[in-house]
Amino acid sequence: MAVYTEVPDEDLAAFLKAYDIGEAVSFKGIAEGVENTNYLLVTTKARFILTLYEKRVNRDDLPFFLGLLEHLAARGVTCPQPVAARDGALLSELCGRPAALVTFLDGVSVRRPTPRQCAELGRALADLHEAAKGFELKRPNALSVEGWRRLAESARGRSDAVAPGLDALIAAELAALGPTFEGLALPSGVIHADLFPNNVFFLGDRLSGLIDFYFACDDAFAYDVAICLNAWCFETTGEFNVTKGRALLDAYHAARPLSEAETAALPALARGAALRFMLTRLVDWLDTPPGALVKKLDPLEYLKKLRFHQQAAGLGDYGWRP
Ligand SMILES: Nc1ncnc2c1ncn2[C@@H]1O[C@H](COP(=O)(O)OP(=O)(O)O)[C@@H](O)[C@H]1O
Ligand SMILES: N[C@@H](CCOP(=O)(O)O)C(=O)O
Repeated sequence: MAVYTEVPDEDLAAFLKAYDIGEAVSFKGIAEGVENTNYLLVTTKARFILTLYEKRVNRDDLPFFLGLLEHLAARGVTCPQPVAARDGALLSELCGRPAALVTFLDGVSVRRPTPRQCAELGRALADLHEAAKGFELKRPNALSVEGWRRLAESARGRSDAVAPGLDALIAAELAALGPTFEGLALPSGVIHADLFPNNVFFLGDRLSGLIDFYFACDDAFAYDVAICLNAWCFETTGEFNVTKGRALLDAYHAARPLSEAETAALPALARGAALRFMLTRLVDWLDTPPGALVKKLDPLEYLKKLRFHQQAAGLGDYGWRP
């Protein structure tokens, strides 16, 4: 459930007066999603997504996110396009929240991606990295090592209740991975940073669009690849699927060749990416009050992935060679 803010009819009507998008035909809250409130708005002209940005999105970051969508769409990436109000503004306010309208994308997200779909994703990720080049705004990754340390601190003393020994494991991972990440100098630019299957639409096996750019930031391209390996190539039983991994990496590498340094760093990047998502899920798990209208994501799913990466001796364990 992600409708944190109910929008009364009269507020919607006043909001829509600023736009030239036709008359509202229907307006429904969207249950999926975690961070923001989303509504599907159908008007006499088209379908739109109305997003009200909730507390975890920093208002100062919104020009980066909305500008990035415009930049990418202008370069052929199928992603939502911000809709300007009559006065040209992309960002407005509704029910006391920053709010924006974006175009609706066709397609459905998949729960269990096939190798073919992993390959589509790999190519789309490389295209996204290339298309974002030249985007002039910057946004440091708030969920890199410093962010992990803050999350670990907030969970310290409480995480053993989720899995015995988790506090010590997190401390050891931060000690092992922190300096490695801080010492990496890999090709960087704008990354999506949350391109999970729920944020990618398909029509059959063909990728039809990418959404949810609200973690996008400047970081290493290969880190984005590692995030996707974790999100797309593990089975629900916890095993890494080398066929899916190979499909994703081959397709990415064909469109944007990974350098030797990026390839060598992939296992450590995947381990760091597993730690990052385990930590955000863990803190949400611990801090979300019982009965809150939001789906809590399992931190232990990412603990399993982290353990796989801890034991991997090298790229061979991922079944891939450039
Ligand atoms: N541009 C779009 N076109 C079609 N559906 C969208 C679009 N943006 C969001 N959605 C729908 O809304 C849901 C939640 O959006 P998302 O951006 O993932 O929210 P959150 O940032 O809160 O996690 C998606 O799973 C999808 O069903
Ligand atoms: N992908 C993250 C959670 C973020 O949710 P989203 O709906 O904004 O993609 C995770 O799986 O931990």
